[in-house]
Amino acid sequence: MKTFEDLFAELTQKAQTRPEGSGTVEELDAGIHQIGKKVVEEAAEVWMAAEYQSDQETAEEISQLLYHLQVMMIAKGLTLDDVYRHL
Ligand SMILES: N=c1c2ncn([C@@H]3O[C@H](COP(=O)(O)OP(=O)(O)OP(=O)(O)O)[C@@H](O)[C@H]3O)c2ncn1[C@@H]1O[C@H](COP(=O)(O)O)[C@@H](O)[C@H]1O
Repeated sequence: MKTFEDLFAELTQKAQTRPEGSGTVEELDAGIHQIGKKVVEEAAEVWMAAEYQSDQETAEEISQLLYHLQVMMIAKGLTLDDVYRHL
């Protein structure tokens, strides 16, 4: 099973190698403003799923929010340690 750290390593590599068809590369190219909109959209979907949908659907929305947060971290050049030191 993929962990938060595994995904971050995978996305970091995608950003460096820029493979064809990568949604991550596309989202990074769209810029901070568009990534921010995805973060907010997914956060709202987490909230709605938690109130009105199943635990499984909520978990899926949370995974998507974590993905978009990682894309934002990479777009800003932030590392896992930059975030972890605030936990
Ligand atoms: N974990 C994710 C992941 N979670 C969410 N998403 C993206 O976030 C979107 C959220 O899905 P929704 O159904 O909420 O969105 P939607 O509104 O229907 O989608 P859009 O029309 O906004 O694209 C999806 O369309 C994906 O583009 C993800 N995209 C990629 N990954 C993983 O990231 C890695 C790299 O992916 P690529 O860069 O695409 O190779 C792979 O391991 C993927 O599994």
